[in-house]
Formats: sequence, C-alpha cells, structure tokens
Amino acid sequence: MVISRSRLSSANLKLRLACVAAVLVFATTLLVTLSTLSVAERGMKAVIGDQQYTMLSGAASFMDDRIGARMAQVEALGAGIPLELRTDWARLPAFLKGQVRLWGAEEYLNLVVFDAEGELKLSLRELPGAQLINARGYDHFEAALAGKGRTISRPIRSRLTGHHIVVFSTPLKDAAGKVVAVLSGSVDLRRSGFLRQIGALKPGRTGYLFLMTDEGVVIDHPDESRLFQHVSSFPGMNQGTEQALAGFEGWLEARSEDGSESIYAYKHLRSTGWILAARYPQAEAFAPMITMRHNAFFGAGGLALASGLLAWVLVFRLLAPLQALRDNVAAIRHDRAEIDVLRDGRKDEIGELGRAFHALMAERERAESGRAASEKRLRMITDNLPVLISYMDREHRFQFGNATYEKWFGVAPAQLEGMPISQLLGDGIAAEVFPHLEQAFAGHGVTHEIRIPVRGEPRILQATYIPDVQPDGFVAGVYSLVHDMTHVKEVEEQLLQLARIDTLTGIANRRMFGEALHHALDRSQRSGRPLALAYLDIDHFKRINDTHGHGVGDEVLKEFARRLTVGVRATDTPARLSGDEFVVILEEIGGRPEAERIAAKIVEAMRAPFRTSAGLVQASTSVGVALSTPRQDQEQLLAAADTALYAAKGKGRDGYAVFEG
Ligand SMILES: Nc1nc2c(ncn2[C@@H]2O[C@H](COP(=O)(O)OP(=O)(O)OP(=O)(O)O)[C@@H](O)[C@H]2O)c(=O)[nH]1
Repeated sequence: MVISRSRLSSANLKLRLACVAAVLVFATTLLVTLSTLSVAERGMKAVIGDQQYTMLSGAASFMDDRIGARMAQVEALGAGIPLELRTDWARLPAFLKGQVRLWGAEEYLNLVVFDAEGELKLSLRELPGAQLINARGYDHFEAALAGKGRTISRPIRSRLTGHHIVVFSTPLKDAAGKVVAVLSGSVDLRRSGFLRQIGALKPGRTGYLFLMTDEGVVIDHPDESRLFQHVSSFPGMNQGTEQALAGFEGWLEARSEDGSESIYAYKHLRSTGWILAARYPQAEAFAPMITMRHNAFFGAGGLALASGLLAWVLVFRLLAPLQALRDNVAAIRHDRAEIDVLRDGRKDEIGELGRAFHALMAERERAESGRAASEKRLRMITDNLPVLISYMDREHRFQFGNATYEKWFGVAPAQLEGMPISQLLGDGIAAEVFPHLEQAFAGHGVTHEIRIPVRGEPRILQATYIPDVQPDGFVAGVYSLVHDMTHVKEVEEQLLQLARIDTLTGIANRRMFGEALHHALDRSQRSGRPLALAYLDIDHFKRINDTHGHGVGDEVLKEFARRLTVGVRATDTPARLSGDEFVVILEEIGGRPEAERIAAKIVEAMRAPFRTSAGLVQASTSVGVALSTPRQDQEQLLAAADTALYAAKGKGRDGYAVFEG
C-alpha cells in the first residue's frame, strides 16, 4: 500500500517535471519567436514609414519645381512685355497671345492683366462679366502690387470659370519702376498636369496622396467632396494632419476617420507652404507582415509544440533512472532487496547517487550491527552482574531491566518493560521507594537501603538512583542500580564480633570483657552465687620488652593468654584489658578458698619458662582476686580486683592477693 502510493507520487513528480520542462520550452520558443517578430515588425514599419516619407519628399520637391517653373514663366512673360505696351490695353492682348503661343503656355486656364487699381483690363479668354472683376484684396495681386516679382494665390474658385484655380502673378512696371499693372496666369488645379503626375505616386492600392494649404484647405484629394473644404470640416481628422498643420514633417501611425490604422507622411512645399500628405492604410502596408506574422505564429507554435513534446519525452526518459533508483531504495527499505543493487549503477550522477546511497546504507548497516553487538555485550554484562540494573521513565515504569530481575523476582526483561514499579514491589515497598525516586527525578543522585523479600527471603538492598539529565536540564528518566547488601551486613556483624576479640592473643578484649562481666553479674545476682574476678599483670614485663624486643614481648603475651585460657574452666572468661594486663571472670565460685586455689594455679602456670623466638624467657605474674558482693557493680568489682593486684605486687610479685572488703 505504502509502496504503491509512493510510487505514484514519484511518477507524478516525473510527470510534473516533464510537463514543466515542456511548458517552459513551449513558452520560451513562442516568446522568442514573438519578440523577434515584434522587433522585425517595428523595423519593417520604420522602413515602410521612411519609404513613404522619402517618396513624399520626392513628390513635394517635384511639385515645388513645377510651381517654381510656373512662377518663373509668368514672371518672365511679364518681364518680356515692352514698357510701352504695359498699359496699352488695345495692343497688349495681341502681344500676349503671340507670347503665349511662343511660350507654349496653353495649360494656363487664362491670362489676365489688372491695372494698378485691380480692374481687369485684359483677359485672353473671352469670359462673360470679366470686366466686373476687381483684384483688390486678393493676396497674389496685393503682393505683386507691392513689387514682389512672383506670387501665387491660395486656391480660389475662379469667378470667371467656376474652376478651382491658383493664380500666379507678377507686377508690370513702367520705366520709373512703378507698378502700373499686374499680369496673372491662372491654373486649373484639377486639370493641371502636376497634381495628376504626383497622383501616380500614391502608395499601394488603397493608399492615396492629398494636398492642402498650410491653413488646412484641401486642394487635392481622391474624395472630390472634400476639395476646397477645410480638413476639419469632415469628422475624424487624424492626429497626424493636426500635427502637420502645426508644422510637423515626417511620418507617423495614426487612426483614420474610418477607424483604421494608417501610416501618414507629411511634407511642406517649399514654394507655397502647402502640405503634401500620403496615407497608406496599414491593412495593405503591413499585409505581407501580417501574413508573415501568421505564418511565423503558426510555425513557431508548431516548433514550440514539437520542442515542448521533445523536452517532455527527454525529461521523462532522463528521469527514468532516478525512478529506478527510487524503486530500488524503496525495495531495500522494505527488506525486499539487497543494498548491492545500488552499487553497480550507471556511470552518471544518478549512478553516483546510487553509490552514495549504497555507501551510506552500508555504513549504517555496519553501525547498526556494531550497535547491536555493543548492546548485546552490554546486555550480557548487565545480565550477568549480581545487581539489579534498570531504567525508569517519569511514570515510574521500567523501560529496561537486566536479567537479575528475573532471577530475583521471576519477571523476564520483556515482561518488565512498561511495568510500573509498584506492580513489581507491591504498594507498601513502592511507597517507601517513591520519595527517594522523586529526589532522583528532581535531578539528584540518591542512595538508600531497603528491606525487600527476594525469593521469599528477607534481604537488605542498597539502591542508587542516577537521574538521566537531558542537555536542556530535563530529567527524562532514572537509572537504578540495586545491590544485595545482606551479605555485607552479615560481614559487618562478624566484624563487629571481631571487634570484641583481642587481635594479638585471640581472647576477649576489654569490650567483650565488659559485656561478659555485665551478664555474669546479672546471673550471679539472680542465682545468689558469687563470682570472682582475677586481675593479672605480668611482672616486669617492660624488662622482657627491653631485653628481647617487642616481638618477643608479644610472643610472651600470646603464650600467657593461652596458659590463662587452659588454666580456667571453659565457662570462665579470660580477657586482655591492655598491655600486659589480663582479667578472668570466674563464675560460680564456691568461696574464697576456691578463688585462692585458682589464683595460685594461675601463678604456678606462669612460672614455667616461655618458649620464644629468642629462646626460653622466664616470666611471672601477680594476681589480684576480688569476690563479688550483692548489688556491687562492675566498676566496684574491677576496682576491688585492681586493689588486690596492687597488694600482690606489693608483696613481692609472683603471687596473689585477695581483696579484703
Ligand atoms: N610486647 C608488648 N609489650 C607491651 C604491650 N602492651 C604494653 N606493653 C609493655 O608492657 C609493659 C608494661 O609495663 P608495666 O606494667 O608498667 O610494668 P612492668 O614492667 O610489668 O612492671 P610491674 O607491672 O610493676 O611488674 C610496658 O613496657 C609496655 O610498653 C604489647 O602488646 N606487647
């Protein structure tokens, strides 16, 4: 179950990565293509715009030339009129007609002459009402009158023909240089050659040129309804035209009145200031580009799709070894495979990864088996120690216990795990243990003794608790070490016993003598039968020491004690009080004579030479005997015996004395 879910998630990752790679490649390819396309389009627009403007500049300069030529022609025609004919209205027509034929100036709609007052004096074409025309106030006339050699009018509707015309004028001066008349040649704009010629330059199929004055009056336009109207009189004048009227020259993209985007180019004529403009609808101008964009888009889309797919397949295939590695690791985790499958992998990074996994796992296995071995060793040691070793958690439950628990309480280590301490020991004993344990849980090391029945036998145990303090100070549990102290206690008892024996001679020491005398006096008082206390001292013992050395002195003391022990009854208690002083408690003494007999016997026993490492040594003893009296205490009896000894010494030693009360 677990395996199949993780396999699914790994497959999902592979799928996700492959998809991400595919999408990235797809998006990148598309983006690169589109941005390249957009750069190309911008470049192409610039080329088309520049081309339009260049073409327009050519057309403008052509028009300038044509207009300049007309102006020069009218000026030259005027200059060619002899002075005397300039106001000779009768002869001038014939002269002019001759000139016109000569000059080939048929394309003029008409040639007229005004006098200085603006009255029409001459018209080459016979027109009804011609004499009614007065040129005063017309820009071209006024300029010529002011002496300007050549002028051109703004487009006007001819009053004679009704055509839209422009008028070229030149002053006719008399000999004194005074303007006496003005010669004007009118040209029908729609019929004159130059507009038609530049019309041929129109961009594309749907583009066109148009011409307007610097004030915005349309002079030439494919839409005749707009002719001689102001550009603003039609709705939706484009921005470019507005800018051109403000002096702009060049090309720009703008929205036309019909809402379509066009490239507009504007150029001002040098001669008249008129504005020659070209409109090139983008739909046509950029048609190849739009086709190219479509093609590129579909091409790039296809390419991106193909690269995306390729990336998808590649990533999928590249990730396959990773999945194999992951499957191997999963198989190892679930103990289905040996780790060696990771070692002999591919020669690439994934193979490296596998080998690294293998090394890690081998290391882990080694560490694991090392740990298991050390745990086993530790378990063996603890199990074979005759002590209880355990670990308790904060809930007073055993987490670990050695085999000794089984030996002492019949609870196997596995059973012990998790068992509350109160269950093992019983509530009564647990209550005794808890205060000590609590101290350990508070972070202190604790040792205490407790009496517990082990296998039915009462035992004295010593428990030591060591807190398991974590780095943060928290006590996670308590290690417990419990010894059986019963034997030690017994030894202690023996030691205590030993402390009542004189180590040099092996007979009772002063302490045991005190106890024995106490009990003997009790018994004597209960039975009413007296006891005797003999107090002995080796005569001149100092001399023996001084003569033969302390070691020999000791040998004498040992032999002295032995003779004393064999010389009295088994129930009598001989004891060494200190140095060379001995006592014997003689119980159930019949009376003074018996006491004297025993004292004499002891004195006699000590007279025999002592066999020592320094050879035979002669010694003797003095004995003081005191018989107990009712209600007499130990001290009094001892003092009495001591007095008797003093007396015996006083009598010359090597004898006895009996205390006389
Ligand atoms: N070798 C040996 N000498 C001891 C021991 N304890 C005490 N002595 C010596 O025993 C001597 C006891 O001397 P005293 O009892 O004062 O005198 P004394 O020489 O016995 O003379 P009197 O008692 O007057 O007969 C001292 O020299 C102590 O140093 C012992 O355990 N071993």
